[in-house]
Amino acid sequence: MPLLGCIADDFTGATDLANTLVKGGMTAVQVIGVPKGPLPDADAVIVALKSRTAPVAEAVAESLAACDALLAAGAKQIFFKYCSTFDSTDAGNIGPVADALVKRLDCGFALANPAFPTNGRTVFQGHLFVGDKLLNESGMENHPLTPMRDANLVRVLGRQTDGTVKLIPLSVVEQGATILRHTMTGLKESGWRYAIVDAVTDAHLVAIGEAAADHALITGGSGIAMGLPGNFRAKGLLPDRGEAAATLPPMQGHAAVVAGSCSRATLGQIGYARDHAHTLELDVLATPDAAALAAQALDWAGGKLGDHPVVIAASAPPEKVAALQAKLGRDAAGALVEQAVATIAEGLVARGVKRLVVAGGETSGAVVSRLGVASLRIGPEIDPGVPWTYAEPTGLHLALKSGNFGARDFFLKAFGV
Ligand SMILES: Nc1ncnc2c1ncn2[C@@H]1O[C@H](COP(=O)(O)OP(=O)(O)O)[C@@H](O)[C@H]1O
Ligand SMILES: O=C(O)[C@H](O)C(=O)COP(=O)(O)O
Repeated sequence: MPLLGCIADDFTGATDLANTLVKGGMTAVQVIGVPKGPLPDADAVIVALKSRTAPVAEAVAESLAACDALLAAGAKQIFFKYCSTFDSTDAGNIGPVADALVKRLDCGFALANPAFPTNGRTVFQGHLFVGDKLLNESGMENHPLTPMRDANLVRVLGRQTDGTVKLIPLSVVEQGATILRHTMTGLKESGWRYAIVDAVTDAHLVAIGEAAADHALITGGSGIAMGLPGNFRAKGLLPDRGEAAATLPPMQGHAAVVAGSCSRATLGQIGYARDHAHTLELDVLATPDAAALAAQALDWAGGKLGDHPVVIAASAPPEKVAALQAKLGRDAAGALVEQAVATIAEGLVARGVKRLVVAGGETSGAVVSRLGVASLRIGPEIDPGVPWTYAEPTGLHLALKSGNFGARDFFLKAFGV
């Protein structure tokens, strides 16, 4: 029976959250899509949806179905996981999904915090920073699907919900869990629906998590989950397991990387790979056809597959992304590339690839769905927020890398080369 039931709006974010919970001593399993049957036996079950950029009604319906399945399995707390850079359009989906969950859980209030200081995501005076840049100057303003052009999260969430959004500033967070708990209770009793809570260190996140121990719903990035395992231990519900990362089966088979993320970190990792591995960068603008792109890539990969990873990227800098979107439209351009990368991944697996890194959240959704993966066991962390996972019964080891996570040498480091 899961203690914590999680609903993630993309697949990389789901593994990111699962990684945090496992490092905190919870066993965790990631389930792909709205659960149809019994849930796996784990302290935390993370339902990975591809809802971040789906139509609002679809995102809400899938999230509610996931919530109902988690509650039916006995989950004592629900966690709605979205991006550490609050990836969303002004139409949604963070606000509408959170509103629907607040209503379904009849809890009236939820905190919202995307901070992940280890990866440079901090919130101060309600403004989201990536490193030393405001969100809208970090490169996320150029995201192909969810360009983030406002760093003020009170304003951003306020545009997405019919509820009210209040800031809990760092001056309150610094006073610790007890004051925080009373502050949030006061806001709820005063009719506020959400609080964007400042956090610039892990200690802040742990205190916020402790203060929310009895909240029916918590919303945020993986960082705000850091304190949750301790809550369950304090209640005597979670034995002390140390870090509960699953020991995954030994890795075998050919190694490959497929990339659909256009985030700055991924573009840098592709640049590093050019000098250290067989790397193919597809020109999607020249060949705006998913099947043709996949054929190009699989012909190229032919005799190159082995222990050293090959890297196949559809990713492009903002101006090239904009050109394809002008030609096809934003959604069609995104879908075309996601399908091309999914077909490439499917072809690589058919050619003996059993160790696969996928760069990009939406991209991972397309790939994992195409490979028919139903659930993922969470293994050891490669870089902050990115663990290896194991997809039974396919025998695949997968690392679903958030676009902006990972060191510059991540594509080689993941395979120990
Ligand atoms: N060359 C390109 N032109 C237009 N869109 C692209 C291109 N390459 C990738 N994309 C799309 O950009 C989006 C990247 O989103 P995602 O995979 O979630 O990456 P991230 O993790 O960086 O957010 C996907 O929809 C992908 O298909
Ligand atoms: O950044 C995060 O919190 C998550 O890892 C995530 O949601 C990343 O999404 P992306 O689409 O892979 O950037």
